Amino acid sequence: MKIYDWPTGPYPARVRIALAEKNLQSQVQFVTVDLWKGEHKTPEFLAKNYSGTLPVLELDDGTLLAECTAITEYLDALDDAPLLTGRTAREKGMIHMMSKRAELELLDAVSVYFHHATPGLGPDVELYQNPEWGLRQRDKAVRGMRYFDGILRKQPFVAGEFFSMADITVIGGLIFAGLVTLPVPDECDALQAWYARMQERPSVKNRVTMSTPAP
Ligand SMILES: N[C@@H](CCC(=O)N[C@@H](CS(=O)(=O)O)C(=O)NCC(=O)O)C(=O)O
Repeated sequence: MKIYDWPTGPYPARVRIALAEKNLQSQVQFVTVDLWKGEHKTPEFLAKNYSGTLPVLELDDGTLLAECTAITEYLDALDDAPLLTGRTAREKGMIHMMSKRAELELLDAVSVYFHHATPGLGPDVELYQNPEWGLRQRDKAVRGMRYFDGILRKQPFVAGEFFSMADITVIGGLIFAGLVTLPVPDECDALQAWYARMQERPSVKNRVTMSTPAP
């Protein structure tokens, strides 16, 4: 398998964490696509992913899977021992809901802030920016942090009693927040404690780099 990737990207981090949790890293060849040069918006890459985003998983038969959630669900299903996306119908539904909520209320909101209310990937890539919209999304992301803090006051993991894809998505959101210097509010001590605990996982350790410039 190949993964078209940006090594320090928050969304690619989601798939890298999933690969490590499933112990599949050795089966993947990473192909770097340079976001800063706009390589993800070239016709060649758009032919791989209409949305022009990373990561994209390319199977040995040429099948192309984009979208972190889809890629994670595929990887988790490879060995019929789901670890990240749920074993029962209820677990699957809950994990997918909380992962999607983490995208909508946190990760994607931080991404929009980065692309619209900061220089983002630079003027050659950010062809349209709406700073007001970006700032609104920044505020939405902070509300999302407070929401997940409330969830993690009541349960050890984002979707319940065990680690899942939903935790990985929140981790992605906090990685992106760190890269754009959007701090977790001090009063969100449950979210901060959970994040510290997540960073002890071998799959997450060393991924949370505060110094790396935004993707
Ligand atoms: N919904 C997509 C979003 C992926 C995404 O936005 N990826 C970023 C990569 S990174 O910023 O996390 O490194 C990207 O391609 N950004 C480039 C762009 O939006 O122009 C997914 O879940 O895979």
